[in-house]
Amino acid sequence: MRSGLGYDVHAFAEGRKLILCGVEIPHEKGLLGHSDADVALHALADALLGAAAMRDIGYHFPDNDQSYAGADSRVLLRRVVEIIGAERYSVSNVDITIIAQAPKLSPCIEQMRRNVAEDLGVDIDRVSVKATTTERLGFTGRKEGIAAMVTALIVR
Ligand SMILES: Nc1ccn([C@@H]2O[C@H](COP(=O)(O)O)[C@@H](O)[C@H]2O)c(=O)n1
Ligand SMILES: C[C@@]1(CO)OP(=O)(O)OP(=O)(O)OC[C@H]1O
Repeated sequence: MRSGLGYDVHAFAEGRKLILCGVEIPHEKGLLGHSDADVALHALADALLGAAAMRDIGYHFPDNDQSYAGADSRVLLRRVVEIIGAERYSVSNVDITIIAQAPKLSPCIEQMRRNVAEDLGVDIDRVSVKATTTERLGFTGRKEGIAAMVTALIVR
């Protein structure tokens, strides 16, 4: 059994969609990125790769590669599951924390869990998705962006 930790941040920008764990969330701004900027799935991908000691998301999907421009991060996550699967690792459980002052994410949490469970190929009870504000403190508190932190356990 091996554990991994992932962390990612993306800035808010006008004219972008807000996509978290594959759910498009109505909001006045979205997140900026080379891909769809799904900060939660990027942190999850890094946690899985970290657990397997197989580098990170930017190593496998470089942000100067045009083939990933606007990429659906669910496709990247599924690819990460294949990458660690090639080393005979499978996912035991994941715990995702999304750090956002706004919007309110609780109505979307169950759909996020369903998406992640489907992409990881695990039962939904192995997927936790949580949200927290930072009580208006720091860059997340000023609504400049969203951060995500993920722990993952993988088994061989
Ligand atoms: N973007 C967010 C942030 C938080 N929540 C939910 O609100 C609860 C209270 O937030 P605190 O920052 O005061 O811990 C939190 O436990 C979440 O359930 C949310 O839905 N969306
Ligand atoms: C996902 C990738 C690839 O499109 O780009 P971004 O969407 O910019 O995301 P980031 O978390 O900065 O890094 C990983 C990438 O290389």
